[in-house]
Amino acid sequence: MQESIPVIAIDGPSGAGKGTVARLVAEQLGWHLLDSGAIYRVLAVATQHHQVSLDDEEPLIPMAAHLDVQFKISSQGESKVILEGEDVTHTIRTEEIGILASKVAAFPRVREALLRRQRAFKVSPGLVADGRDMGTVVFTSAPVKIFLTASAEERAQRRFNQLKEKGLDVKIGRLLDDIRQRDERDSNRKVAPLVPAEGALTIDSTDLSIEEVVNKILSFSDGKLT
Ligand SMILES: Nc1ncnc2c1ncn2[C@@H]1O[C@H](COP(=O)(O)OP(=O)(O)O)[C@@H](O)[C@H]1O
Ligand SMILES: Nc1ccn([C@@H]2O[C@H](COP(=O)(O)OP(=O)(O)O)[C@@H](O)[C@H]2O)c(=O)n1
Repeated sequence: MQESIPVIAIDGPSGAGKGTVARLVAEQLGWHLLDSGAIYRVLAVATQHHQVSLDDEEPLIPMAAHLDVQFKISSQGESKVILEGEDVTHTIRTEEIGILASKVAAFPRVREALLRRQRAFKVSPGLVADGRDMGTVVFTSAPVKIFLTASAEERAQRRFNQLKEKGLDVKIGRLLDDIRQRDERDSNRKVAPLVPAEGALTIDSTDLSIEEVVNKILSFSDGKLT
């Protein structure tokens, strides 16, 4: 029966607005939400906690398979990310962890070890999943596939505003370099590269508001969800 549960897959590069619009679409539909990037980010933090080097895939596989991560909603309605009992909600959102995550994510057997955990998020009445390979690998039968992008400059500016709001000391030039570096690594890796899924609607949000992107996704989904 799990097969019939609908999925809206939203893939795209860093800072395109995936997490933001995925959350709003899930709220609008009353569906579950998967922020797959958060799983890779938590794994990156776990490698730091356990001083595991990223040079060798081998030790990362059991870490990925047995990652003790919980996604919770606090009593104030805030989403929390817990790694081995520790609240890492803010720790995982730095650009440094984003870069580490993209290094961890390049290992094929690490990705394999995280597949089952991601697919377990597909629960009735439906799932909105954001990441890099939601439509191409994890949920290939998703009836709705979106590829959300924006210019690198716009994405760096958005990430800059976002991190500044969190009180982090960031430089726009460094962020633009980091974003270009991650784009390169995510798009050119052998396994699950960041590419638009077949049949995906590509949305360039460079000059679109969050609301306009959400409305485009909902109207595109209307025609695809029986
Ligand atoms: N269309 C948009 N226009 C302006 N800002 C946006 C837009 N979409 C998202 N943002 C903002 O950009 C920042 C990055 O969005 P986020 O959802 O984290 O991107 P991603 O998940 O693709 O990395 C957030 O602060 C978000 O509010
Ligand atoms: N489904 C996914 C999600 C993230 N990732 C990796 O994890 C990193 C962080 O993902 P993220 O979605 O949190 O990053 P942002 O797009 O929010 O900057 C990405 O740069 C990818 O390298 C992946 O490989 N596959």
